Amino acid sequence: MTSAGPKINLAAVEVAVGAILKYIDEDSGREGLWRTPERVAEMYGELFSGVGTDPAAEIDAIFSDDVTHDPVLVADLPFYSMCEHHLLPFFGRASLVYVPDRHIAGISKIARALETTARRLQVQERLTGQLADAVMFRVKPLAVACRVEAEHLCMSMRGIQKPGHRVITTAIRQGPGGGENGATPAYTPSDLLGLLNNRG
Ligand SMILES: Nc1nc2c(ncn2[C@@H]2O[C@H](COP(=O)(O)OP(=O)(O)OP(=O)(O)O)[C@@H](O)[C@H]2O)c(=O)[nH]1
Ligand SMILES: [Zn+2]
Repeated sequence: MTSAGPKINLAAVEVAVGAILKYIDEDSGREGLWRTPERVAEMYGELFSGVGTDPAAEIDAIFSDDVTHDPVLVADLPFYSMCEHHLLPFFGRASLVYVPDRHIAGISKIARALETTARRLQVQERLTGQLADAVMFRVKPLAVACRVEAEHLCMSMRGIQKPGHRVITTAIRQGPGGGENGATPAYTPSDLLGLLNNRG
């Protein structure tokens, strides 16, 4: 397991939040706001703890397995991320399915990779691709597919104001033909997408 500490200058963030408060509140000196810059900086340290961290590095428990060539599905992992356009959350669930070649991943490590890629300024498409890439790079499966379903608060509480909407993104990656040991992939990309769409 790797742990990510804050990679951002929290003291500078605190000063900047203090400045924003002065511009957005007519009584920014009131007691309720005294520690708000400090709280927000601390919160950003948590929300952006994945900055500068490679999601693939989180997948650090990989087990040899020559037998399993059937899909492994990790379904409905909850996540919270931050839209890089509006600094508002988008949140939902991510599911990932992969077809092992010679290795299987520690299941929790896939959730850790998701956490790392979510805890930064993001767009949903990139988050989806980064999770699939992390598994492809570290586990070297025959194929991997990822599905992310999320609501974006920038589309719910402002702007077009469509609360309850769902944005669904997918990413599919295939290993080099046949996999390391020459096994023929028995599952097509559309099979994997079918598993993701019909999970549970
Ligand atoms: N593709 C993609 N777009 C996103 C994501 N998060 C937010 N956006 C979009 O980024 C776009 C930014 O558009 P702009 O016109 O620059 O910003 P805006 O005027 O605030 O746009 P509105 O949200 O339409 O009011 C919007 O269409 C958002 O919905 C994401 O994860 N992926
Ligand atoms: Zn947004």
